Amino acid sequence: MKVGIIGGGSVGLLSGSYLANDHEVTVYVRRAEQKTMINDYGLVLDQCSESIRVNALLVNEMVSEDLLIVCVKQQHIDNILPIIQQTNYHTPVIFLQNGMGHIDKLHRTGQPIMVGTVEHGALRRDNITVQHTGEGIIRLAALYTSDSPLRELTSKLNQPAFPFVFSADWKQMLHEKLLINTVINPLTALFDVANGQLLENSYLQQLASVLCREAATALNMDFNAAWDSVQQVIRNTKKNVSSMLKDIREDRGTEIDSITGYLMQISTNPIPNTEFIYRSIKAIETKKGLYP
Ligand SMILES: NC(=O)C1=CN([C@@H]2O[C@H](COP(=O)(O)OP(=O)(O)OC[C@H]3O[C@@H](n4cnc5c(N)ncnc54)[C@H](OP(=O)(O)O)[C@@H]3O)[C@@H](O)[C@H]2O)C=CC1
Ligand SMILES: CC(C)(CO)C(=O)C(=O)O
Repeated sequence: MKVGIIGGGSVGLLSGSYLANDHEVTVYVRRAEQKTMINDYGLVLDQCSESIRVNALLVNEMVSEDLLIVCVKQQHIDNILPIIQQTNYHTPVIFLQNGMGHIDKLHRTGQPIMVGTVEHGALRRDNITVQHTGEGIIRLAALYTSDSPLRELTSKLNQPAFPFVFSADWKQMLHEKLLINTVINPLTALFDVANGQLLENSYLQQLASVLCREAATALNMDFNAAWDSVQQVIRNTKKNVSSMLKDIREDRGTEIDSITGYLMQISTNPIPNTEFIYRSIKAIETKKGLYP
């Protein structure tokens, strides 16, 4: 398949590196410098000695693709949607963002849409190099559309070294990931720690457990099962710098509104610790001058 990946960041470069094994990959970027480097040198996946040949184009140079995979952050989705709307009406589009902020916007696109959750850890080192910091899977589910062609698409993407799995229920899939992100992302960002510290430091573990309980209540999930899965992800990604901590370290806005903010919107019970954490991240963003 001709696969277009929009966004040459951590998840975009990681996905491009693996999908290039079986598909003709083009990475759509917004900086001419990154386009030139990818076309000249290919992608470098930390554990491989040879570079991986893929094409790169600027996002406004989009050509016809069999599939588009959107790997920008929540805060950049609004810039990408008009570009997608101009592409072939039949081209399926996969959105891989954490959080739920994008969901209500996606009905505006006419194409068949899938949403996905990334359970890998990925860290872009430079314009062409990405480190696979935690091995996981990508789950995909169809949104507002019939399942079967997209189920087949998922199996075309699947490969042993980089698995894709189809989920029947997009909301449950996103909510399960949301719960994990409401616990891990803001705490690691506030305390400037790698994911593993949330179990190694007993005070952080208590905070994580309290946030997990509030999120499980808000999302109608069983606390024990939720806490087990949060701990499992922390162990699997213990050396990972969460995407929210990366944003804070690099003085960029975070995805807090689409993650914790969304949970506060839908919760019918008070979730005071979650609200405290939300305001704490907003306070850091404000201190850094990220709002006008
Ligand atoms: N990294 C991880 O381990 C994980 C990430 N995720 C989720 O995946 C999503 C992507 O995260 P991640 O890859 O880490 O983010 P990054 O910040 O590493 O990458 C985002 C990329 O989007 C590019 N971009 C932004 N706007 C545009 C635009 N208009 N046109 C083209 N490209 C654009 C940025 O370009 P530029 O380089 O020029 O800034 C950047 O390369 C997020 O929702 C995140 O929460 C989920 C699980 C794990
Ligand atoms: C699973 C986790 C927490 C891995 O770091 C993630 O999704 C992120 O960093 O955004």
